[in-house]
Amino acid sequence: MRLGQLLALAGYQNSQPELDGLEVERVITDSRHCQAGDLFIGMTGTQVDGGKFAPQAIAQGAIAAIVSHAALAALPNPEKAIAVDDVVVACSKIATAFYDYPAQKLKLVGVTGTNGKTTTTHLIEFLLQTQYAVALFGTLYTRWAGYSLTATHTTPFAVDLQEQLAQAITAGCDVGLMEVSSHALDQQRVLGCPFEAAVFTNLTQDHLDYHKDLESYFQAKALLFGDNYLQGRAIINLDDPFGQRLVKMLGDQPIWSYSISNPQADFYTENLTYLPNGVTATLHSPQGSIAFNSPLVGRFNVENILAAIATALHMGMSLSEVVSRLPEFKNVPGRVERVQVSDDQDVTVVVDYAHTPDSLENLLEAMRPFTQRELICIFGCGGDRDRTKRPLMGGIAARLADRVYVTSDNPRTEDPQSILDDVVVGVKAHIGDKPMIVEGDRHKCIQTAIISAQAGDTILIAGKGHEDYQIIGREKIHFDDREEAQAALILRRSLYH
Ligand SMILES: CC(=O)N[C@H]1[C@@H](OP(=O)(O)OP(=O)(O)OC[C@H]2O[C@@H](n3ccc(=O)[nH]c3=O)[C@H](O)[C@@H]2O)O[C@H](CO)[C@@H](O)[C@@H]1O[C@H](C)C(=O)N[C@@H](C)C(=O)N[C@H](CCC(=O)O)C(=O)O
Ligand SMILES: Nc1ncnc2c1ncn2[C@@H]1O[C@H](COP(=O)(O)OP(=O)(O)OP(=O)(O)O)[C@@H](O)[C@H]1O
Ligand SMILES: N[C@H](CCC[C@H](N)C(=O)O)C(=O)O
Ligand SMILES: [Mg+2]
Repeated sequence: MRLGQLLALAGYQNSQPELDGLEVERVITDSRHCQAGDLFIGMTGTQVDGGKFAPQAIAQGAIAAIVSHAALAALPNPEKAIAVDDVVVACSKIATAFYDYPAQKLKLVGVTGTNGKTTTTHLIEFLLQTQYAVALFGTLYTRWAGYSLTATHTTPFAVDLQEQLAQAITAGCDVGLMEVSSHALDQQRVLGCPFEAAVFTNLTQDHLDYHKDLESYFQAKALLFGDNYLQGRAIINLDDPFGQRLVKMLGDQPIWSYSISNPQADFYTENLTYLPNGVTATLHSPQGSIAFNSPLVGRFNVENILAAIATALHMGMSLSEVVSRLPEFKNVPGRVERVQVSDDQDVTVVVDYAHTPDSLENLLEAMRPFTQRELICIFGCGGDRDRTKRPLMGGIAARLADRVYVTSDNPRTEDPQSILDDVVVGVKAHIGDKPMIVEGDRHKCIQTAIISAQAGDTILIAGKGHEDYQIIGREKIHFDDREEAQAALILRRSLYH
């Protein structure tokens, strides 16, 4: 597409019309990867105004650079640089036009909330698959039938997102199902995406490094339910105080609410029974009442199931069809994933992605009734992320587990010991005379915990779930809790049998 046409479609006037005839081969936001034919967009970031890299991009072959007014003013030679008012918004608008408005050709479903996005989107994907060709965008991957790309972010950046949506259409998909993070909403990554349904799972503390306070975090999440995005139905967790607030904010817009037990919700359960290997309940819904069962464990997964059922019904599926499929959905990688190396294994090992105070609390509570002896918790907190959640998670582990192992979880550029120290403050405040073991080497920590456990113990390894890496400094090394647990279980077997 020619630059002039692209800018006009995106709603911008070209201050350098002599460039209008140039062909745009690609839209790109990182000057370091620029090549001939690229249109470079210098994004204003948290560290730097990317517009300052316009000369580098042009030198590498970019046909032009879209930059902020401030960046333009600072450029020694502004040739081929075009300034716009809000470069982040421009990026989404240009990407949307470049890929020919792909989001408008799909039925889009967005899921937001602090916890449960990945689990809920996987459930929805599974339920919709009998009727639709679904493209899933989330923490684990972008995928559809015959295609899977490991994700770097929960919600792709605007240019990647628009490109992937276009690819999904070419592959024949008719539904786009997306985890929409608060970062993505704040950074306008999903601008140009009209959502047919939007789900709100919950809001609890996380990401305060970025959003500063819970109110701003909520306002970012709430954007998904505003006119810019939601064109259809909001599906909202009525058990969550922020969910209740959102229901009030939306007034008489189409809403389906869900709740574990509140009969005022559109979807709620009765006779809910938690079993070691799943849940059973009666579901009440606008389409009638029906018994259901699922192999997913814990109260929080009942919430995810209710959100997924409501979404599937909104998308035109029947209640009986949805409920008949639920037992087939076994689990999501790295979410309450059991590690079992032999039939006679005498301890239960669970790997989970709980990395927030709320999710760790829910998970420990869900594990307790099915723990024969001690409940052992191994966890840490990520570096370069919300520091205030560290002592909170420490306190929760101390209160709800019988034995706490504090270890490292992606220290990134922080000093690993200082992260451990932050967690330990919270553990110490609540641990009483229960044991606490601090071992920064996650490999050693998992091995020690599994070897020294007693028959009947449940060992919960939280925080990294599906991650197959550990980020230390700026380096990413291979590390997988499931592999570590397996190796330790095999060692345990060889020692004790
Ligand atoms: C807070 C955040 O989202 N930051 C993202 C943002 O970084 P930034 O704003 O600091 O970027 P910057 O370093 O100031 O650079 C500004 C621009 O200049 C460009 N640049 C920079 C250097 C250069 O030589 N040339 C150049 O062109 C960069 O590509 C960038 O577009 O833009 C970068 C690339 O454009 C992202 O890699 C980076 O994601 C960071 C790594 C990140 O970890 N984000 C996480 C927190 C995130 O987005 N998480 C959410 C939610 C997770 C969840 O709970 O599910 C997600 O959606 O994944
Ligand atoms: N509805 C829920 N409410 C609270 N906790 C949940 C819920 N669903 C899952 N969890 C817990 O949170 C962890 C993360 O779940 P999941 O990956 O589905 O959330 P997410 O919102 O996608 O997280 P992320 O923001 O990191 O992408 C799970 O491993 C589980 O312990
Ligand atoms: N989406 C979350 C994932 C956190 C996972 C945890 N293992 C960590 O590194 O803190 C984040 O980037 O904040
Ligand atoms: Mg996720």
